[in-house]
Amino acid sequence: DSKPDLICHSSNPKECYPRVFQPTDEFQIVHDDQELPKGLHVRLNIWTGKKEAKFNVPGEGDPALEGLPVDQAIVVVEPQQPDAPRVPKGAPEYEPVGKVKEPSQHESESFSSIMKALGSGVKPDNHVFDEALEALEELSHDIYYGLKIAEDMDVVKALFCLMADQKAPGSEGFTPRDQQAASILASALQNNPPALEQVAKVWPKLVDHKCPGNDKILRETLYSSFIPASNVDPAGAKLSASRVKAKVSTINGLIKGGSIRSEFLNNGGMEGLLKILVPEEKEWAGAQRKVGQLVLDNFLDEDMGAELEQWPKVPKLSDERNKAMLVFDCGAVIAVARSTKICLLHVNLNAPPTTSISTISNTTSPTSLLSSPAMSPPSPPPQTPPTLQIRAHATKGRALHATQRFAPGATIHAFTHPTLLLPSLTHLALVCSYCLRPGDPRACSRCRAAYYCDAACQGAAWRAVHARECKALRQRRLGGRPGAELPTPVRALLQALLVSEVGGVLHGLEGHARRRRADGGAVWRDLEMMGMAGCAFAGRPAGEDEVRSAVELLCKIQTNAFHRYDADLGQVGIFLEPTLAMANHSCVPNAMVQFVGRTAVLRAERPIDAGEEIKISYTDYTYPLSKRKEALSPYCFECSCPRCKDNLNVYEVCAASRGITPPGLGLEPASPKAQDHPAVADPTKQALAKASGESATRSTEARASPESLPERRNRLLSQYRDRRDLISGELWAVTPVPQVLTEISILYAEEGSFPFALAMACLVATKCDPYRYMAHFHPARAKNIFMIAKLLANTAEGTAALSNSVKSVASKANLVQQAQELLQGIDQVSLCQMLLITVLRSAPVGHAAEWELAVAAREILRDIGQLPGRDKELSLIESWIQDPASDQSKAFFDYAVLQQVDALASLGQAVLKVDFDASA
Ligand SMILES: C[S@@+](CC[C@H](N)C(=O)[O-])C[C@H]1O[C@@H](n2cnc3c(N)ncnc32)[C@H](O)[C@@H]1O
Repeated sequence: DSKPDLICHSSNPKECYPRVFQPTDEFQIVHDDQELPKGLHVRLNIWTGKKEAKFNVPGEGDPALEGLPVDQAIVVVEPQQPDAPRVPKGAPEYEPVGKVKEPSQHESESFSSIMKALGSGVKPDNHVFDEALEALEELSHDIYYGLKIAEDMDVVKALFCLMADQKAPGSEGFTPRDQQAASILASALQNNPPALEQVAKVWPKLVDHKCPGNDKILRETLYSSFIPASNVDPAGAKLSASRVKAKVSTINGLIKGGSIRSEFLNNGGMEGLLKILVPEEKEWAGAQRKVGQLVLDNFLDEDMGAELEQWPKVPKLSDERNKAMLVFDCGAVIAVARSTKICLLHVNLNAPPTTSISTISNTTSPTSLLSSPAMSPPSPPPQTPPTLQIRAHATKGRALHATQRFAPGATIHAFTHPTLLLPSLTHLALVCSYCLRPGDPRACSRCRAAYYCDAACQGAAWRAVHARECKALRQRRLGGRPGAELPTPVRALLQALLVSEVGGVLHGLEGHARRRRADGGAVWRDLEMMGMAGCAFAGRPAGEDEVRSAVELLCKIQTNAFHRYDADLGQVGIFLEPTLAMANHSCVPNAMVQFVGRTAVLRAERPIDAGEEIKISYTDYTYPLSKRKEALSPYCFECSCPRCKDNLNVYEVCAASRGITPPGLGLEPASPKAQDHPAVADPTKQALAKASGESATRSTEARASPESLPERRNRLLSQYRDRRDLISGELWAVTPVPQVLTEISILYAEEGSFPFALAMACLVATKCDPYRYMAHFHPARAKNIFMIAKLLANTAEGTAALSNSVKSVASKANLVQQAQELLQGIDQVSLCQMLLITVLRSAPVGHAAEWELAVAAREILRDIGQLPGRDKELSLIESWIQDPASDQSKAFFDYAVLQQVDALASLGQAVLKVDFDASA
């Protein structure tokens, strides 16, 4: 091996490290370019963001986990797997709709002989014909053969005649011929628009045609062939129900064509179909479920392409009357909860013989016919908490409203029972699959696709979902890859397919499937691939119907799940809860969602009045307009909030808002107030904030990774240079300046220049954050304040150490002196203590004990509390804690915190000038 044994990125030999990581019993940092031997215990340190490793000690386990399928084996963090869908094994190669693939020669020959036999009109009463039909059924799934079948009028005629003939002979052991013909036609027509077009062209002639040996026209025989015969024994009922079920599938495909649908509706097709709902024997449940799905897809659910008011011819159900009962003259009753897109079919033979519509309060013991593991009935909607109400909205579907006033920061409701909560693929081995807390979780030894922090989490997860999921994840593979590598949306889909309660809740949510399908493209293709993968893992057939249902579920998951973002770890997982999912979006939200363990806390971000709509932001609202639009595009709406309507910059939004931070609590700047800020008052700066924010944000996105420190410094230098117009215009809060400054602060910390890192963090906390996030308790602000406190805790041991580390930076003599004097004049311990108390005050009420930032803050506070000789300071701090609004407290906070942080922020500006302006 010719590679050197040491890696050195600078001329300082102390900064070199071995090429191959040298493990010990203690965790040590693993550098990005180091080679990591296999078999070590690897973890991500959430505070430093660095990978660390040590020897794996197999016996080092938690006794509480003994006997459980958890092991403590080596967890090697592999480079991030792309979250891209993969084609399941055995799934057909994807062909864009309309593109027809040529078959092989062998297939082609056998196909033409079957077609010839069918087209000749001879239907011999022997098994050769049944075998031929069976072979055709297999080929008809292919888009190529589907079209070929549809193009041959004689074959189409023969198949429809067979389908309509309830007495069609058939050989023993074969599927009845009417059922087989129906299956062939269903496969040929479904999702094959050119084939459907061909059949639509000949349809009027076809239905008026008389089949051989029958004196009735096809229309009559076909539309009566669904009607279940009475007085059949259970075995007979089972057989006839399967035959009818296949025919419903054919009709479902056929009536997607507008002219065929009209003909079907005008000539009694629906009446025949509804009679399928009459039999009460359980054998009919499958066929009845298909009718329900057909009604929903074709006539009631706009998302599935339905045109309302075609059938039944009743006015569009208004939102107030979104629960309605459709009563048909066959005596069937379909209770439709449109708002939740749920269709319960309920057969009521005593209902009045009319087609009418009425609002339902409650159907008496409805028989839910949509229940199967795949299509489970919705579990009763969770009780809407008393502080919230779900109302219909004129343009947004449903909306969440407050039933009482809420002050900024107040908890509106804590959602403790998510329907879905799972880690993202990239964080699978880094967080607990049940509570999503970071740490050192252990793998489920059966599937190795779930990780838990302890036995309690593992047990709870097992009961909730993992018992059903574990087997599927263990047994199946996708393109040779195990369940542990399933992309996050597929994993969520799998839970929805395997756990009926999850599927049931999802059915009631918005998914924009129709719109997404119409938009098509790579996004839709990905969804279809993921749908297929979900079906494959759930052990379901990946037929058209199943994949379509799966894709609908995926759409609902994507529209309603929250990405659980952790400031240290990034996108740790997803969270879905149906009431919380009713919250609509605004880029000037009045509420926000904060995650603590398995709980999502909905908090007021601004004052909320009783009755007011609760709006949260689905994206980072401080981003420029084009980025927000891009992030919101999957939700299929145009945001019309004031920030979007007038393309306001962060300062303008701030200036137009009521102040919400009482004095003595946040690091709000004394001046300029937002109203007087140049980005509000000066049209040139206003325009600069918009234009430069847009272009600069785009240029920040391209990043080479992994980077060494010198590479990172160079990148940041160039990014800083690119947005000097914003910085020299004092537009500190305009994205991406805050992001670049935060990165510079981290760079200094990693270079060992803690005072400069501290100065940068103070610059962000005072010049950026208060204008970006008006609420002083916003988690992004709390996180940055915590960073300042942490840096102070690192440096507060003695100013001598500080000045040494400043000196070690470079030859910035004046700056070093300035930093030294400044830091010596600051009571760093009190400043650190007060900032940590500010962090604790930002915690969501009732959840401070578990909120990670509060836990970490309390730990440092405990250490500070043990420092001797601070009686005077402690008594002042105590008074400030008790009554932050008193004049004495305000003055103390102003002096001990605001002035010191401001001075450090000014040092930050000076550091930038010397270190970045000069080199830039
Ligand atoms: C998470 S759901 C919110 C609940 C939804 N309104 C419903 O009735 O199911 C997200 C969907 O709500 C709608 N929505 C949310 N915010 C909106 C807004 N500001 N304007 C219009 N539609 C909005 C969009 O259809 C979006 O895809």
